Amino acid sequence: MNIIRTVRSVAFSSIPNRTLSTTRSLSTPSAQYTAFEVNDKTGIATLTLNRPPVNSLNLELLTEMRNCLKDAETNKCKGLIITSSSNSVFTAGLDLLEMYQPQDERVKSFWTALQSMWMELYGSKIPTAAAINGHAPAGGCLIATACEYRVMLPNFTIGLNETLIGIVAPKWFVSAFLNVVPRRVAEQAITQGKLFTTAEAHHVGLVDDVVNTKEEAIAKCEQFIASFKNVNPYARALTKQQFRIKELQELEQQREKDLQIFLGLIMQPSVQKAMGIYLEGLKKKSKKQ
Ligand SMILES: CCCCCCCCCCC/C=C/C(=O)SCCNC(=O)CCNC(=O)[C@H](O)C(C)(C)COP(=O)(O)OP(=O)(O)OC[C@H]1O[C@@H](n2cnc3c(N)ncnc32)[C@H](O)[C@@H]1OP(=O)(O)O
Repeated sequence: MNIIRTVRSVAFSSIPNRTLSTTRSLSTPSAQYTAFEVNDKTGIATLTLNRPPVNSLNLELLTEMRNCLKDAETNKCKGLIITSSSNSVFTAGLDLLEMYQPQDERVKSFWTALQSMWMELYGSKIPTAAAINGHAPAGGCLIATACEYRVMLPNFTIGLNETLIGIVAPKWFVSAFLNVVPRRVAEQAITQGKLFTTAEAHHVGLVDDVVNTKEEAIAKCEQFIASFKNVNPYARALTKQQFRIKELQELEQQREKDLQIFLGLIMQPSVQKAMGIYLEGLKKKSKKQ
């Protein structure tokens, strides 16, 4: 696998136009699981999730993601694309090992980091797009639906499958999903824990476009971001905020309560048991392959 390096605090306005290399990526010692590059010409940032084998979202990855999102906004990037370094998984969602038999302080930090990352992404002032180049269950779907645009490669799956694991998708997971699919479809799918195939997701509007390669997916995201080129960024950001402020304020005001509800649910013996069985199933399947 290519070693992907990470850029931090690169002011887009300070990046000179270069003809040979069009992306800038510098390394910082603290970034382990993400690559963050800014295209010099377009000003678009790409955040690549890079935590093999399945980009499961642990505390460190979530923290890095949030830092990259903040950097993209601070540096006035023209937009942000999220994708994965894997050929088959966008992200497998939350790292189940963070929630299974967890340590008290770590699991609190983990959930708090998820809340922060989501608020940063959902409330980002700049255009956001997901190039979904692999499976995107649960937390993967959460990231995709927090973006303004989604394009997906064929023959993968996406959805909120929490009920199949014996856990519950919190309200803010559901509200972002509801932004993109009709209520009836959402209720049925989320209660069933349905994972949509790419074709099904496109049919119900969970993804906007389907393309065959990662390169095409990135190009589609770039087109989406470029569609705002004649729009005042400040007016755009305020307009976007009007659509999203309710969910953001709700979570902001209820962060502690949301954390306590999360802890209360996952610490239930029956939930721990169900998670253990699910993890065991994943491991057995992985050994067979
Ligand atoms: C009233 C309101 C109350 C609200 C209270 C809140 C309650 C809690 C809410 C929690 C919300 C949860 C969100 C989530 O995101 S949970 C995670 C859901 N994810 C999944 O179900 C996906 C599971 N993974 C898969 O299906 C496959 O791995 C996948 C299709 C993604 C890829 O398949 P592939 O064949 O490529 O890879 P393997 O299955 O062989 O996996 C390789 C190894 O990775 C391990 N793995 C996979 N997924 C996870 C994961 N999510 N977390 C941790 N580990 C994972 C897998 O076990 C393999 O490990 P080994 O190599 O060690 O065997």
